[in-house]
Amino acid sequence: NMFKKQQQDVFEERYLRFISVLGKGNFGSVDLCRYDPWGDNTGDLVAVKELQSNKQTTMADFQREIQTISSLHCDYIVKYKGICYSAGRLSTKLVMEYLPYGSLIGYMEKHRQNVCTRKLLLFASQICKGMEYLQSMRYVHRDLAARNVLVASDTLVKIADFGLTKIIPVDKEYYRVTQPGESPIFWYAPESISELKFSHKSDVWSFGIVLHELFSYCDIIRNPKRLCIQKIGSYVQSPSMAIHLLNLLKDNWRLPAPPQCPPKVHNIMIQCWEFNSEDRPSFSSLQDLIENSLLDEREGCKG
Ligand SMILES: CCS(=O)(=O)N1CC(CC#N)(n2cc(-c3nc(Nc4ccc(C(=O)OC(C)(C)C)cc4)nc4[nH]ccc34)cn2)C1
Repeated sequence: NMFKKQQQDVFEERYLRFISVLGKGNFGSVDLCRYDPWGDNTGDLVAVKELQSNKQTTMADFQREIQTISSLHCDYIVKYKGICYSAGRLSTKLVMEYLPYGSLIGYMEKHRQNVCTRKLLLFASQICKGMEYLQSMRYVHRDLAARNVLVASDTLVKIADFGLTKIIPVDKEYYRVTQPGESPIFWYAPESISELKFSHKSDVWSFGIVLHELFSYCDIIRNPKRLCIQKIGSYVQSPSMAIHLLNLLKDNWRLPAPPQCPPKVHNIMIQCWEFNSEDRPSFSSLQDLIENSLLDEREGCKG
């Protein structure tokens, strides 16, 4: 409606004051800025994503990413604030809410001591709710991983980074990409590795990997990529790495349960990692499975 349109703010580049770099990726980077029109440091802190390379494809992809995030309104998805047309550079900048606690990985490293099982399950259920909402909008995220989950507070996490997100066509159940690109294959479902097919059920597979990351406290030595490469052998080079991983998955190898992971939670991961996509749970039934595991966790949280 009209009011909603008004929310679509345009930020003037001259008032956007760079503070520091929050994150970097292949084509983009996210900066911490203060939007300070009064020039007295009373303006808001915002997270600003901008393109590094102004290649045609990435520009079109970035416009699609802005279109995607601006259409999402959910407590468990990082909020869109507006755009900034940078006069000098051709490109547009994406302005989002700044989440002070940073990435889930950094948060786990710092606060591991006072994150108990109940809190891990709380974070898991919030990510699941965000994915349920994304599915209701016919979006597939395609890059669900702990590195793309941000922490808003000690009790709230949000899904971020919709750079690879695609809309599933109305007449189909999946989205097929043309070129593999920088594929994070260790978070990919088998059908995504072998046929570049992406669906809500391939996002469910990735959710299972995020569950493994959560219950490994995002520990670098238990990182999915590291565990898979340990299994396959570090001498294997990238293109055939996918084939090796696919054959392992066909032989029913899966990531080992993280240390001290409750059996019920490991069981949820295993269900997300069913080889056939239709055998995997939906995000709504995952919600119930997680709630059910929460009931088992009597022990209170310190943090
Ligand atoms: C894909 C390439 S990418 O370049 O586009 N890119 C990387 C990406 C991965 C994801 N998601 N990313 C998003 C943010 C981000 N960070 C934040 N807050 C913080 C707050 C504190 C800290 C922090 O302490 O960091 C140090 C380095 C440890 C000091 C970091 C981030 N608020 C945000 N709001 C919207 C986005 C966003 C950062 N990296 C998306």
